[in-house]
Amino acid sequence: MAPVKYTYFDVRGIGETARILLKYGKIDFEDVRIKKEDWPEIKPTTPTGKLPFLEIDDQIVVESYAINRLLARRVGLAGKDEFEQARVDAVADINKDFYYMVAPWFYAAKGNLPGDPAELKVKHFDNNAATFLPLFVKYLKESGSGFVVKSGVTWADFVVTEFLLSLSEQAPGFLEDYPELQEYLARIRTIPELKDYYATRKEE
Ligand SMILES: N[C@@H](CCC(=O)N[C@@H](CS)C(=O)NCC(=O)O)C(=O)O
Repeated sequence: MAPVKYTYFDVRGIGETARILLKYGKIDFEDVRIKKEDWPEIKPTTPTGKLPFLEIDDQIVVESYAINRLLARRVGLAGKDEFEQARVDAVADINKDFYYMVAPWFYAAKGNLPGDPAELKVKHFDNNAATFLPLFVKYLKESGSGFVVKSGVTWADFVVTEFLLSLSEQAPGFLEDYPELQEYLARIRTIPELKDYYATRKEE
């Protein structure tokens, strides 16, 4: 069987959760990181013209959430029963909604889209942060485990904390009123299987 190969851009972005899952599960893989300047040539050769995609067991898997779910099932981080799995999926989908709501500001702040970041922040970020962040806090409190479901860490925690981290780069201090989320970001880095990875990975 061909070795496992994971292809995404050379950033964390929506592709980082799969890398974290592969590291967590000690699955050997080739971490293919496409440079932005090489993308136009590579794009037509990819399964959907988008990244990421995963080559595993001689199969190709596309779409970040499909990849995350497959890897999470393999490494035991999909939730312990069907109701935990439903909550994991729900939290990941809530995070995706949050991402789409703030995207016009987020990408302007990063310099990837036009527009005045300060103006767009008021319109797209401040109100949505006030709606979505308390939801994450609610799930953390309800589970009592320090993660969004009772049995412990799952792939949803990686999706949420990766995005909170990316937001904190564009809006430093936005978690000031959310100590539970600050602790959540610190906690994820203490998971024994991932401590080394978080300490040494490329942070961009
Ligand atoms: N729904 C897809 C979105 C994939 C996607 O839009 N990927 C972006 C990078 S984050 C991409 O490939 N952009 C390059 C392009 O569209 O040409 C997923 O979650 O995998």
